[in-house]
Amino acid sequence: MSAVIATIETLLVDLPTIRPHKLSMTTMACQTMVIVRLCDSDGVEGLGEGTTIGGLAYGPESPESIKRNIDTYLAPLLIGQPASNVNALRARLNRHARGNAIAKSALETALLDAQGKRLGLSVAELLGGAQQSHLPVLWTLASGDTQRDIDEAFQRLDDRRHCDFKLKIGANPIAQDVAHVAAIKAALGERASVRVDVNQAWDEATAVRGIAALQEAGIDLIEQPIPAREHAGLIRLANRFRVPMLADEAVQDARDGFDLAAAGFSGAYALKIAKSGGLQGVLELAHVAQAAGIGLYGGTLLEGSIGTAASLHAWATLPELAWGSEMFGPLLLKDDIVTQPLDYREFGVALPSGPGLGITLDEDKLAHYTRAH
Ligand SMILES: O=C(O)C[C@H]1C=CC(=O)O1
Ligand SMILES: [Mn+2]
Repeated sequence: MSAVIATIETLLVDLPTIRPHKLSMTTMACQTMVIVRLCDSDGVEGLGEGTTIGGLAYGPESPESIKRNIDTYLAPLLIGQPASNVNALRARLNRHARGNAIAKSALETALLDAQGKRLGLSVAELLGGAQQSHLPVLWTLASGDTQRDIDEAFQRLDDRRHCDFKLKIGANPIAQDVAHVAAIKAALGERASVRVDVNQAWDEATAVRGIAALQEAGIDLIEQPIPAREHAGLIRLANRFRVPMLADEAVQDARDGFDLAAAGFSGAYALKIAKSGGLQGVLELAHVAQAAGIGLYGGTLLEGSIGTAASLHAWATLPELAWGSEMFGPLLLKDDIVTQPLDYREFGVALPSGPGLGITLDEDKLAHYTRAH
C-alpha cells in the first residue's frame, strides 16, 4: 500500500525583524509565518510555509486566515488521499477551494518536501532538475532613513552579501521619495544596481512624474508603480519610459502573465510561489513569460527559510533570472527555526541540497516562537 496523508498541522510562528521594514502599505517589526507539518502514513514529514506581509495590508490572506482555512477546509481535502500524486492533490484543492493561493502554496510545498524525502530527490529534481545552484539575491533598503539605508548598503557591498538594492517607496510625497532614492543612487554610483518598488501606491499621472525623475536619477527598474488591476496603464508606462517596469501584484499566475503579455507588455515579471498557489503554478507563469520574451525575477513575500528554500528550488529549474532574486527573507529576521540556515555568500544564496527542501526544523526554536493560540 502506498502512503496516504495522515496528519496536517499548522503553526503560527512570530519572528521579530532585525529593524523596522517600511513599505508603502505597512511597517513591519515582526513577520508571522504559517508553518505546515504534513505527515504520511509511513511517518515521512513534509514542511511548508505560507507567509504574507503586514496582516491584511498586502493582500486578502492573513496568517490567521491561512491557518484557519487550511485547518477547516484544505487539510480535510488531503487527509486519507494517496500522498505521492502531487498533481492530483493540487487539482483536488483547486476544484474544491477557490483563491487562498498562499495557503495552497504552503500545502504544495509540504507535499513536495515529503515526496522528495520519500524518493531521495530534492524538490528541484522532482521539478525536472536544477539548472542553477547559486542564485543572485538583492537586499531591500527600507529603514525609512536615507543615511541609515546608505550605510546598510555599503556594509552589504563590503560583506559581498548583496550588490543590487531595492528601495520601497510610495508612502511619502513624490518629491520626498525621489530625493531619498536619488541620494542613495548618487552615494552608491556604479557599485550597485538600484531599483524601486512602489507597491501600487501611485495613480498613473503621479507615476509619469515619478518615473521620469527616477529614470533621470539612474534607477534600473520600477516595480508595480500603479494598482495591480491597471494592466493597460502599466503597458502605457512600459512603452513611455526607457527604464523597464517590473509587474508584481499585477501578475499572480500564468493567466495574468498571458493576458499582460498578449496585451503588449514589455518588461519583467516578479515570480512568487505565494501569488501562484505554489511551485508548479509559479513555474507555469515563468514558462508563459519565457514564451513571451519577458524577463524573470525571483520574488518573495518575505518568507522565512522554508518558503525561501521552496522558492529557490523552483527558480533553480529555470535557465536564468534576468533580474536576479530577492530571496533575502531569512536575513531580515532576528532568528531562524531551522537547524542549518541558508548559505548566503558571494552576492547570492546556494540552493539547499539533500532530499526534499533540504531543510530541518530546530524544534526548540520552533516551540519558542510558536504563538500559543
Ligand atoms: O515585493 C514586494 O512587494 C514584497 C517584498 C519583497 C521585498 C520586500 O521588501 O517586500
Ligand atoms: Mn513588489
